[in-house]
Amino acid sequence: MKPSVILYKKLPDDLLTRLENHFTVTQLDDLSPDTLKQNAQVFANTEGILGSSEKVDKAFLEHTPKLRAASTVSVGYDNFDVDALTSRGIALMHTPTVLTETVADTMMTLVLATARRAVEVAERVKIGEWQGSIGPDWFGIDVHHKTLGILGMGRIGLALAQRAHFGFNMPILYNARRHHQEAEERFNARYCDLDTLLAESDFVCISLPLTDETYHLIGAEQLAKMKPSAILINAGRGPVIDEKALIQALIDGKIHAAGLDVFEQEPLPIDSPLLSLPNVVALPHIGSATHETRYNMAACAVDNLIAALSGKVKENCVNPQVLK
Ligand SMILES: NC(=O)C1=CN([C@@H]2O[C@H](COP(=O)(O)OP(=O)(O)OC[C@H]3O[C@@H](n4cnc5c(N)ncnc54)[C@H](OP(=O)(O)O)[C@@H]3O)[C@@H](O)[C@H]2O)C=CC1
Ligand SMILES: O=CC(=O)O
Repeated sequence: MKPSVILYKKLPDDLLTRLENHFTVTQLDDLSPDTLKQNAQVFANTEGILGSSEKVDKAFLEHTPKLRAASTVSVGYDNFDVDALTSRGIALMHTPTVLTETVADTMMTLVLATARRAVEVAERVKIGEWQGSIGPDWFGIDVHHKTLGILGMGRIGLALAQRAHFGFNMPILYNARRHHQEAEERFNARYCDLDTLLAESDFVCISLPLTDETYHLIGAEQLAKMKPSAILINAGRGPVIDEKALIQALIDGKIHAAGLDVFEQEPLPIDSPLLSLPNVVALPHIGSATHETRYNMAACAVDNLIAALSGKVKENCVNPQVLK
């Protein structure tokens, strides 16, 4: 008999077929308490789950006594209680690498859009304000040759450094838990502590995961250390920044602008003060959202679940200790 798995994300037809070749698949909308209640027997029998964004914690795991693998269609896994999964021997699979270049493109989009005010001035054109030669009130600031600080020199940080170094001649500063020789050798990146990075960067770009250590890493104190002309970019996770402090810093002119793909609450509430600030570019968490990359992520997640449930994992396991 094929193992039972729960799918809580829509998949392209060919990938659904691939999954169904290996498993008995139940498609559900989400992992909410209501869904759990209405499908108690399905959760009780499931050996695998595949989807994204939903919270998987101890309370959830109580409903899934046979669960052996969870496969998320994302690289970030802050919505999973990894310790709880590990103590139950459940493998957590994720999709690094396939999305790296696309997310770095998104970060560079935010750098350019905020510096050149692309969204703001395009809106002005649309409402008919372009009536003659433009003056300084339409101008932006240069990106090329400015200093780019990267918080989190992992896969995405490295891909961003490559773009900034080769494409825009930008000196690179970075902070991570350890030194990254590849970044230093290929992109001449300089390791520095957080305070130095904040003080010296023209663009502070966050590609950090959300963890206990990175929660509100950037608050009022850190924003005050940035140059008033500096721009803050976040494509890691919203709660890495204290959003209230960021809003205040933008209102007070403590920093110049912000380009944000992630927020403390998603979707961003329509009454968020961020939406009325002209110096904010707010994207709806589109870091990896291209047709090609989202397909590749879904394919990777399907292959990850097949590998995990057949005992053939080679890569992409967050807690490989459960495989031994
Ligand atoms: N906006 C979007 O759509 C997307 C957002 N993301 C987010 O980007 C994150 C990064 O992805 P990826 O680059 O693949 O991950 P990696 O694991 O490759 O890189 C993470 C980096 O963060 C650093 N880091 C972790 N904790 C700390 C800390 N406490 N202090 C300083 N540095 C720290 C790591 O340091 P070290 O190298 O020293 O270990 C590493 O350099 C994801 O976890 C996810 O949250 C990812 C994809 C899409
Ligand atoms: O935010 C997206 C991810 O893949 O992580």
